[in-house]
Amino acid sequence: MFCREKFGLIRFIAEYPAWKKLEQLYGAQKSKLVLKELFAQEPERFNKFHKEYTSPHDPATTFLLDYSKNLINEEVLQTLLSLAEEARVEELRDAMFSGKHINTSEDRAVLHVALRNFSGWNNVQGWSISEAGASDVPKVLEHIRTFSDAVRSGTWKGFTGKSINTIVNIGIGGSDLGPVMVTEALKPYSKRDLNAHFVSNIDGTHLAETLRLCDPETTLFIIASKTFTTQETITNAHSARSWFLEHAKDKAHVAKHFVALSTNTKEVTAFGISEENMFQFWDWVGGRYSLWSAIGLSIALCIGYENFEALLKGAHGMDEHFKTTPLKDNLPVLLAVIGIWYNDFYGSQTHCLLPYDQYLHKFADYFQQGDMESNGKFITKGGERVDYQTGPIIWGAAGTNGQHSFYQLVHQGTKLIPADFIAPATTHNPIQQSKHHRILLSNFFAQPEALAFGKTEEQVRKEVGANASEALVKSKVFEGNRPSNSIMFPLLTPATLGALIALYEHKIFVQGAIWGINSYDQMGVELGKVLAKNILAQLDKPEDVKGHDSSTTGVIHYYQKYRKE
Ligand SMILES: O=P(O)(O)OC[C@H]1O[C@@H](O)[C@@H](O)[C@@H](O)[C@@H]1O
Repeated sequence: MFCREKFGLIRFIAEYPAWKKLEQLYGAQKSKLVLKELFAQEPERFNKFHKEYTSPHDPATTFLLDYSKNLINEEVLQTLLSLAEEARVEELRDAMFSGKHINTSEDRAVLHVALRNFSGWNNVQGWSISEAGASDVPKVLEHIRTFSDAVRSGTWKGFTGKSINTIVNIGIGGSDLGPVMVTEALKPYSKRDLNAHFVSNIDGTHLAETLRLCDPETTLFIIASKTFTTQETITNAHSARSWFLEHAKDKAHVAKHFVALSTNTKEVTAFGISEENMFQFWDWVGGRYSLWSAIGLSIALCIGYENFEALLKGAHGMDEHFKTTPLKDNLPVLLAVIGIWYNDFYGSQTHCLLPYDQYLHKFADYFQQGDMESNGKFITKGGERVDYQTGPIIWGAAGTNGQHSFYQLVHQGTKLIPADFIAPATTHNPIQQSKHHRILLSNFFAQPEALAFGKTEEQVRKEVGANASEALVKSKVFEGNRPSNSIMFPLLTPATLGALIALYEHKIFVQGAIWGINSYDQMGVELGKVLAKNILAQLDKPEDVKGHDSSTTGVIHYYQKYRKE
């Protein structure tokens, strides 16, 4: 079993010399870390604090990371990088890549990187992986290829001999959010005559409204669940099967219309899906890191296997970058340590993801799970209660919509909200000779500038004239000094998206490693599940409602007044 102590790591973060130094730097330099002044002192600051990434495998997979609009100077950044070094991020990273059981509470390896390791399936960067199933990754990819080709080409037929024109992925959490986000992001690559729906919520409305759009003769249901025991997914799957059988009548037809993506062969076959219609993955693939596995079947169906593979290869390039690049040039590491600076020293509670690309409108939702389920933890791997902040609240929306809703608070609110602005230089939809895209990008460039440099009282006075009230003048001031990263790439392709997702995955890894927490379990989702199960059994009669506080009892009793079958 891997444990933090084995690596000689200290138990309390404040014992790291770099942490102590960062506290001092924050105290001594905070007032000097003013973006307007930093850029004035050093007009070429961009040159110092930006990087261009190019995939080691494909020169077309490239992006710019500009981190110059952060409240850092060289000394702060150097100390943040020393923190990563002292926390032995590189050793922990190598432990992950080599299949060590870094998910200590569940005693599991964390090997989503092995799912996209086109450089050698049993071997990630020279580390040999013996974990069960790792050598089967190509077999499952081949299964995904043949099946998605058959469905897309129309050779896979439904029970009346018609081809499939609709797929419904039934899954939740990691078995939903990745496929939803990626199929939305890569819509330009999708087969437009194949409708894709995603049902996640146990709320019957989700399934009912989706089934209204489906024809049982031409619909394929993909039951996506790592454990195949998740209440929402299994309930939705059973209801979908009942709906299907109302039309198809014969249970034998289920084989043509239901496939499963799971690690649990026993439960899948008990549901009535044969092993040949099951796409396998393994317990070393975390749910929120599983879109690269069989969970990505709906992605391959929508965009075709070749594009799915390009997505994986894009991620693999970023894995290599993360694995081999020195900390100071390592993009996930840079994003991670700068995030720690705000989270742990400035006291920022949140981090905002702002893609200026409609296709990425689910990006923030996806990383809400990716980041918050990974790093939303108050216990270290060693079992101590942390006395520092861990994972930030992740939120965001696609630009420019956010500008017309919550940006007011980002610009003039009382909270410091670090943000990542993300945009493609060119669009898949260059309507009006890319006029829309130029307007979109002008906003993508303007917002970080406005956040960083603001507008002074003096500037406001000049604009509003001498007769304006003091209150009006003050309300128009933008203090500025609000930090952001900008990420820009030529076009949103499968490979670029793969690289971007892996960038954030590894950022999350690095932050978790520094905070000393286990980023790969999710104990915090369990308590509610257990209580709900208990309450479900008490819902029929008021006299059954027992063992709760008066608030919970009162609300359940209110429900029972209106309850209907
Ligand atoms: O894929 P299954 O097993 O249905 O899990 C779906 C989701 O369940 C939740 O409770 C979380 O634990 C997620 O990490 C997971 O992705």
